[in-house]
Amino acid sequence: MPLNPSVILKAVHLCKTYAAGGEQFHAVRNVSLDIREGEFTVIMGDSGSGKSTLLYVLSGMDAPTSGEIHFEGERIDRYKEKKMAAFRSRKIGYVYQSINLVPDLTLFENIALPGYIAGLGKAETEKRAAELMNEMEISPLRRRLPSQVSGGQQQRAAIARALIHSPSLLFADEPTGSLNHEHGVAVLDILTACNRRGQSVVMVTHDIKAAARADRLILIRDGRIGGELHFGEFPEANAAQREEMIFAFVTGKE
Ligand SMILES: Nc1ncnc2c1ncn2[C@@H]1O[C@H](COP(=O)(O)OP(=O)(O)OP(=O)(O)O)[C@@H](O)[C@H]1O
Repeated sequence: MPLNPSVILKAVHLCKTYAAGGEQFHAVRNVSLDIREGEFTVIMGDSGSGKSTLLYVLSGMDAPTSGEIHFEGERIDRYKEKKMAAFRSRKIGYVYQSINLVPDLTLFENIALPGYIAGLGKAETEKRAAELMNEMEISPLRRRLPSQVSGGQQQRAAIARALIHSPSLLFADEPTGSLNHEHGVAVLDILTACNRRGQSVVMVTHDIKAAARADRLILIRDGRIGGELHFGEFPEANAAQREEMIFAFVTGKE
């Protein structure tokens, strides 16, 4: 399929149906969307509306039930498991809602691991891991296990892990959900900096202030796209006005 060159990820009529307890549940229903290079997209919606499922499917972590996913013009939803794993390890970064660091590895080892998997080599992986720990201000914690650091420090390590192979597309599922205000702002600053360096970011959030940093907001309702806001259409809006706009859009209240 010919693509507009600025589209990095294209989803066409995506559906994801779970089978649980003898019943089917349609978590993602006929979602079509484009993610453009260098764009910061946020996904909002009620709890259970299908945001995490959509992120899993878009990122290749889980297979859609039907529909197509194209990455840089190549159809990836038909990849076999091994090819998909190799694709993800090179192109995609993923910050999990539940952080998901490996409990028996130090922070440094957790961050370095995907670098080795992506084939960066030992010297490059260790250099990148040290740089990222420095950027995330967790260098003194390099030998600690995840259980020996705070939630905010774990989350920053999880972001460093997602960035080690310099993915062109970073997914983050409620990366500030479990953090206090200060740590949450620090994590958002890091994601914003990644985006300014050219990485495309797709972030699920419930936080209006976090959403106000994006270029574009996609609202998910019952597994479908319920609407979109493009902040580029409101260049004069300051942060407070954006937040008001998002509140009105998400809640349907003026
Ligand atoms: N493995 C699964 N098997 C069956 N149903 C599932 C499974 N995973 C998710 N669901 C259901 O799919 C729906 C969407 O879940 P999902 O986690 O994508 O929602 P969400 O919008 O990310 O929610 P939250 O904001 O609470 O994290 C929910 O009703 C959930 O119960």
